[in-house]
Amino acid sequence: MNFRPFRRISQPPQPRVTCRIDPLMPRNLSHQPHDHRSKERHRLGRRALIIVETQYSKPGTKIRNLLDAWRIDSKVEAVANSLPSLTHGEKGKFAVVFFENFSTYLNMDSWNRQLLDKYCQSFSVGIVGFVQAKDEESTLENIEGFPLTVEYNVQLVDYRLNIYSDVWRVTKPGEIFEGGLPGDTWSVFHFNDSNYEPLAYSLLLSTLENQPDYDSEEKYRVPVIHDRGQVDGIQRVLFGGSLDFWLHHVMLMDIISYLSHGKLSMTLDRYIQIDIDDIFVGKEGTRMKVEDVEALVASQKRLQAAVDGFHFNLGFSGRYYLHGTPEEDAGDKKLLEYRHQFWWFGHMYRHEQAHKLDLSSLESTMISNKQFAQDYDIPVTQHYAVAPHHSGVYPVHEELYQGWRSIWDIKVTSTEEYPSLYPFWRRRGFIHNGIMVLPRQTCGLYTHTVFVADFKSGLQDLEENFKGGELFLTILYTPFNIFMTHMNNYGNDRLALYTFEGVVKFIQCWTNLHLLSVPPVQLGINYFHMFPEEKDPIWQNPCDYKRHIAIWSQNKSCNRLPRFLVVGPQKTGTTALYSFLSMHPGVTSNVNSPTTFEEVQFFSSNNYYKGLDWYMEFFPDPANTSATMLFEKSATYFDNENVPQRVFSLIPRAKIICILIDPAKRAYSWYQHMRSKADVTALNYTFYSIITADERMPRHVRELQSRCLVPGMYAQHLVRWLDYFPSRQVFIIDGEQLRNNPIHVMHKLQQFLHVQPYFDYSQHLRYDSQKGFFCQVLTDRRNKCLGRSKGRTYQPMDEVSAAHLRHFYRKYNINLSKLLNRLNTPVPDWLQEALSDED
Ligand SMILES: Nc1ncnc2c1ncn2[C@@H]1O[C@H](COP(=O)(O)OS(=O)(=O)O)[C@@H](OP(=O)(O)O)[C@H]1O
Repeated sequence: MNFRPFRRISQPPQPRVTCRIDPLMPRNLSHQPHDHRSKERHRLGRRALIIVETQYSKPGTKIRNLLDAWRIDSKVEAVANSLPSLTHGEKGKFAVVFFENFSTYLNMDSWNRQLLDKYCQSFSVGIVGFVQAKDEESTLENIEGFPLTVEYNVQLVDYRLNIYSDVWRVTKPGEIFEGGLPGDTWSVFHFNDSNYEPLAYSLLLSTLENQPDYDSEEKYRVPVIHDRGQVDGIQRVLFGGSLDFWLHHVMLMDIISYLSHGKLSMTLDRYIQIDIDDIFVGKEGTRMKVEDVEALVASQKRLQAAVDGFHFNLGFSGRYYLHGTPEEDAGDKKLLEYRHQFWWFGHMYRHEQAHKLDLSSLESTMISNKQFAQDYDIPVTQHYAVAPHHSGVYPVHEELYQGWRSIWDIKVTSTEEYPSLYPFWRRRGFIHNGIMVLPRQTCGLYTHTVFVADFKSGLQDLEENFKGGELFLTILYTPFNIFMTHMNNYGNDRLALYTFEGVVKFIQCWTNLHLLSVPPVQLGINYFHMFPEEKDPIWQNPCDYKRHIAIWSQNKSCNRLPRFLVVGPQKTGTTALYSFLSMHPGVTSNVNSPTTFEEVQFFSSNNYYKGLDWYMEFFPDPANTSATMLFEKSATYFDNENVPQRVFSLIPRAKIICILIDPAKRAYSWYQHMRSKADVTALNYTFYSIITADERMPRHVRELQSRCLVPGMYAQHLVRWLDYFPSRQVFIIDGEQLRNNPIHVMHKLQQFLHVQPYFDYSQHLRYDSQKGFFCQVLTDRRNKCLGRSKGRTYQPMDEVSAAHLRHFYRKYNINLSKLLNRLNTPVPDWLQEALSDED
């Protein structure tokens, strides 16, 4: 057996974190975090502007990543371009502006510089700049236009914060970072003006080496400075060092909060949950013994002093209870003796991967585990579960969710895989089938990290992980932390206890973060209260990620997804196009839905919450059909705000087809459609009264008005599609041409789709004089036309309504013609006519 029981020579390591209180700090000075919200009303968006040298440069990417982690939207603009528009009506779009290289700001052309400065002054928006190193040897340089001198290329030691600054919120000043600072290319600032306030002080390494007189003031340098805006009304913070230094991340969080008047502040609460996934699963030699269990209980007590309400959360696979050496079995029994001290959750009885099991096998393993819990009186009361290997949680294996609900009444779970494992700061939550799925984090420990020596290059790396390293930054960035650990991390060298006690102490030394734990269901409720926009999942194609295929059901195929979509809008001839496409031997549509017939309406309705399996059931497995190209048409997709993003996430290479007719005609056809469906409002109100309804009209009339008119604002919907899909994947059909010359349209469409074999529609479509439309040729004399609901007969639109709509749609039509020109798409005759009309 491959284990090393004698590897541990001494006792497990104890974390050696002690706060180094700055001796220069006056006693009794308050550490209270500052609240940056201001009484003044600043009309600013929750967004940041990052000006970079190139789209790929690293400092800008780092800034964007950390904003991403804090869910702050950012716009990245390369220097060469002009500034993006900064305002939206009365509102400033950006609450803070970053320059990854401050000299970019200094060298901006005067027009852009004035524009930006004016924006910052009027909206009281601050600037953060990073002063980059110079290639030359150490130099001094005056900053043009500022009473400020920069000294480049200095080496610094020891770093302390200005305890008097109002900027600190997360950062707890009064601690010293001792020793050399990362990187040897720091810049420091010299000034003699009360407008500038140092945010940090460091010592010059060179002067220290020459004269070891620590107290002399000349040795202090200022690597981060706050320009308080007294000169030109713009507050700026300049960093002389990069984000390679972990403390700059903490400081930056506060600086963003301060400069944005609290608009971009983040809560100080950090929830901590530590799951021990496999408390009974581990090879002999790696399992917990009695003294490890005692250490776990003692550590939990210490952690509870720092983390309100903390409990280790123990997952169990009952089958593996008492599967170690006699000493380790005694450890298992000890754990159960202490069972009421911990939280517990069911894993899987045999630690099976959920995605490999059907519902009945899943239920049976869950029942066995539940029986085990009952036999040993384990208090499993948290409605929380984790799937072994994250399998079946995301991508979703529906049977896992069903089993969890029916057997365990699970309400919350967690995974690292949504939307993907990396980058860790972009992991998010969602709710599916009544179960809240929360993002999970790794702490750097895995099943194989049993001994200190197994962790990278040993104790120092382990320590770095929490002393400003990845684990520390994870907690800094993430308000809700659910950490995955394993039983092996608590036996032998007990690396998990070392790591978590270490990080908690370190956080206490350097930050004002409030660490706390709440039971998992409450955690889920709090999570979606803070991030309600995450409740809706965004489904992706499991085959786009190797890790996802591996934990998705083996008998599912990603090929059961459409290669192109006809997205609408409604009443433009989408059914005719659907029927023409269905005639093509190389193309297969979805099967009919019992409720919405040929339209699946997955991306635009609550069907989306039914999940991917539900959607794929509408399509044949391509292995069982000769047609290669699957497609779907749902006319409700075109103008729905959520749909382009949802479609792009799932089928980013899909082609998108839409049909446009005169929007006024479309609106009228839609009104007639609603009347024929016996819509009470459409029956009781004339077309004119609906399209002209103002706020004095009843709500249901206004709602019908919006459903009638909004889809016809074509350009704004198209732009949303083009935000996600490249224009080469989008095909726009002139609906009048489809109606009058479908053979030509189908020829062009086949070329666009590259569909095989070529289908000669001139042999299969012909004009039916009775129907007044083109129909499918069945025999020499018989045609198959669309039903009575397509190509209805109704009174022509009255002239007053037509005039009103001509006026109403004019600006939208102008935008459409500009967009079509930009896309190199011919402008349809009806659009040319509409625009040639005098208004
Ligand atoms: N070949 C053929 N046969 C029948 N109808 C045709 C055809 N080509 C285009 N049209 C026009 O399509 C209009 C219905 O559009 P949709 O199919 O998109 O409507 S729906 O949104 O699916 O309800 C329908 O609108 P109405 O005339 O108002 O019924 C037709 O004008």
